[in-house]
Amino acid sequence: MKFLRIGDVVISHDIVGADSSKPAIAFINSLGTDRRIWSQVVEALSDEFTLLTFDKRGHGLSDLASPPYQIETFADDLIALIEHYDLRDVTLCGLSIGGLIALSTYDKRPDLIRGLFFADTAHKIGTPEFWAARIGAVESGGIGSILEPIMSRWFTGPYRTNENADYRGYCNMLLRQPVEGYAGACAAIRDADFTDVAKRIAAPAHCVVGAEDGSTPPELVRSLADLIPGCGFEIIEGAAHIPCVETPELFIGILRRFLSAL
Ligand SMILES: O=C(O)CCC(=O)CC(=O)O
Repeated sequence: MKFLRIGDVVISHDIVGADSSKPAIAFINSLGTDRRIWSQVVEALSDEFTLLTFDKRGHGLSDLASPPYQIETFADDLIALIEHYDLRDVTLCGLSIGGLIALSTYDKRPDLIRGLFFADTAHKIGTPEFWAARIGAVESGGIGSILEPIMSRWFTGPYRTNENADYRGYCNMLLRQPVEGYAGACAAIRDADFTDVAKRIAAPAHCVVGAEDGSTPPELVRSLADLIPGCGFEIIEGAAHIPCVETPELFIGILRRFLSAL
């Protein structure tokens, strides 16, 4: 576990398998999660790749800083981490809001990027009304008030049982998320539209989505893939919004295939 001060904000992160001869991948989290969602992916890939994970400001062990945020600010944090570790030709793997951050990072610094792997995300997610309702719900009722509906979008029914210790752990992850950081990231998603950036991508790109994703459904993710020249698209059966947790083998298999073709 590592911490980097970027300006006056401390960002929690980790770099695993660091070796300049190995290709680098930076993983970018979804809303209300921290970098531990990548643990199975990192374990599988650390012999072959240099792997950067980090907690967005307002999430995990990173500083809250001053929400509401902008996607561009999260991208600046990621660029600072990439530069700090002198990573080159990085593949960005962004989940949901992490995909918006990947698009912004590419827009700012295409020279740093080798490939873009988008999971359960889009160029534009939700409507201003949707995000206003979500922000209002957490500000008035706390994170616990949205736990059940969110979990039903993150994970499939068979995964969401009290007997599944992993499921309970991910409920705890969301419940421990600070409201201010969560609402601040909702505002960033509300204000984001990366349609034009997606159309201009010149790097290899691939989109995946869980078949049962209720947050960014397959047809929405497909619309992102359709915007990006030459972008691949695959649906992961047996997963919802967070396939890197629920179906890690399938997720890792697709990511590996994408990386090996770069
Ligand atoms: O997961 C994200 O980063 C944003 C999309 C969303 O609405 C996820 C959720 O339902 O919590």
